[in-house]
Amino acid sequence: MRYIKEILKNNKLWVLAYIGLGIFNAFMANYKTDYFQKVIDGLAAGTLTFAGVITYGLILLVNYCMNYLDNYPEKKLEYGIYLDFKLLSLRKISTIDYTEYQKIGTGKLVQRIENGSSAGRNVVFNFWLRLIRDLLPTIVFSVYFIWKIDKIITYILFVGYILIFIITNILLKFLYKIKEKILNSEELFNHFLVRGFMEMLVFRMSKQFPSEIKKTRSAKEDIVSSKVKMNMIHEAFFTIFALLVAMLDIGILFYAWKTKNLTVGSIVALIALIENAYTPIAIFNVLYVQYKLDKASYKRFEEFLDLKEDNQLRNGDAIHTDIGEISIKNLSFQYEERKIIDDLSLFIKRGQKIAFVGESGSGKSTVIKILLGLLKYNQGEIYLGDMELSGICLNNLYDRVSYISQDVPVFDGTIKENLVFEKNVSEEQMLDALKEVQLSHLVENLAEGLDTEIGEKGTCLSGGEKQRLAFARLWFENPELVVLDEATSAMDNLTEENVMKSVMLKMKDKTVIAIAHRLNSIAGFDRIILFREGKIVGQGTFEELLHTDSYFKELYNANVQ
Ligand SMILES: Nc1ncnc2c1ncn2[C@@H]1O[C@H](COP(=O)(O)OP(=O)(O)OP(=O)(O)O)[C@@H](O)[C@H]1O
Repeated sequence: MRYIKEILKNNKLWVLAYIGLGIFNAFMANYKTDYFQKVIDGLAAGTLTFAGVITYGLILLVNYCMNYLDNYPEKKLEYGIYLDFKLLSLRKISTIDYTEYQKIGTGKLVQRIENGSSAGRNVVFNFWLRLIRDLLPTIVFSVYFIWKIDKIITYILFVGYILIFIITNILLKFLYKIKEKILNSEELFNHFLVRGFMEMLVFRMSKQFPSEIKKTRSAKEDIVSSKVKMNMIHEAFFTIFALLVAMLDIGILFYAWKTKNLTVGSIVALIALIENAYTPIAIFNVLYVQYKLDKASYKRFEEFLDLKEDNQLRNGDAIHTDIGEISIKNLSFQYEERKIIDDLSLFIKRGQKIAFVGESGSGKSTVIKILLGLLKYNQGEIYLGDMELSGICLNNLYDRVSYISQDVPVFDGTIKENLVFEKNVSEEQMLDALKEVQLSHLVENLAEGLDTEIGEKGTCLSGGEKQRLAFARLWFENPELVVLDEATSAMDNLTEENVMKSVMLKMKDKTVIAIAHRLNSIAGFDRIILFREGKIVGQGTFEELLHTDSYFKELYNANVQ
């Protein structure tokens, strides 16, 4: 409920206006019907005056005008609340704990956010706000006006209410089960859909698309049949209510005929007021059922919003030292039961160029992620300058670190955005930076130049071009530590050599840590650290290791073959 409260608080004024207008309109709707009774009875008795007709006209005018005005806060809140929930999810991703983030599947998450945002909107807007501003006032005012006309009919009305609640609760039990099934099937459906879109080549080349489509179709069948079932149960509510109201209408006619107690105006008003009294109950029941079902979707969304945060992002000490000097002492790390880093110690001097080398899965990226504060360690110590990493505010750290990741290091945006994000930089400077990473030709040949969109995951660029674009960012940052996680893996040898030469010159005073599988690219580094099964098993310069370390020689020979 904390997120709902937050969204309501952010829209406080519109919420109050919407509730106020709703209560006023509910009163006017019933007052209009009550006044209509007086007009008809006045007409029958010959006592109707000109002023009475004009007053009735004015009541109608105010009623319709206010109903029209009601649309403004209604739509503002309806659309706004839905999108506010979606915004919450982006805010969540910006602060989520990295290990939690690793567990999230994009397809399922997108569906969960979609379902959760519309469910959250329904809970707030379609249920609570409608109940407070619309249904409850309409029921209260119509019951009041019915009570004024005839008390016995009011008692019968209440018996009807109880009957409806009993029926609703029986039907709800069926609906819960169906809704749970729909949510699971929808998440599954989206999971297949998104992985098909994102990994098109994997599925095409392995000829798995027919089986993927079959599984997606089966999820679709489940969703459709469950949704149809749910809709039929929902519609049954309205049919039951319509029958009940019809029975009451007949009852009133029968009662009026038998007792001769009611005037024509009263009969007309009663029939309209009963409609007013029951329609909100009918709507309430449907909304209540929907509310309960929406809460199930919303709960899943809230589970995502409640995932662990990385509190270190905003909290911790501000950095007062150069972080280029790094000291790791007896560091261990494990994923659940599995030890990945085992009692690792390492000292890096400021300005040194260090390469992490070792077989796949030996823990190189894990150490990098720990150094960047993404993964949290609880054994050992890491000092950046004289500050312990676990006490540092990470947003402060990220001002001093440049990181090029192993996965696609670019995002869906223009070349310019990928280069400088939102910084104000002249075109000339950007072109110069692109030249340094051998990318000038790319921009020169594009009609839109720096404003060219590179597509999701940079699909319009080659693997090596994406990496070079990420490298060019370094020309607009002023880091004390540069971390490169297999950042040149997709480049050809010659391009890699030239780009690394440029980068090393630019970063000559900075500490650089690079993970590399292609050993030639790090031949000029100050020190190479050899990783095996989460431990450091050797270190030295390229030449030293080549002559003294059999594991390094093995890696090197495999490289040059
Ligand atoms: N989220 C995770 N949950 C569990 N285990 C993980 C997770 N991420 C990585 N691992 C495991 O941790 C080990 C070390 O992975 P890491 O990415 O550090 O290796 P690496 O040396 O960088 O490998 P590569 O050179 O292939 O990138 C691997 O065995 C990997 O399976």
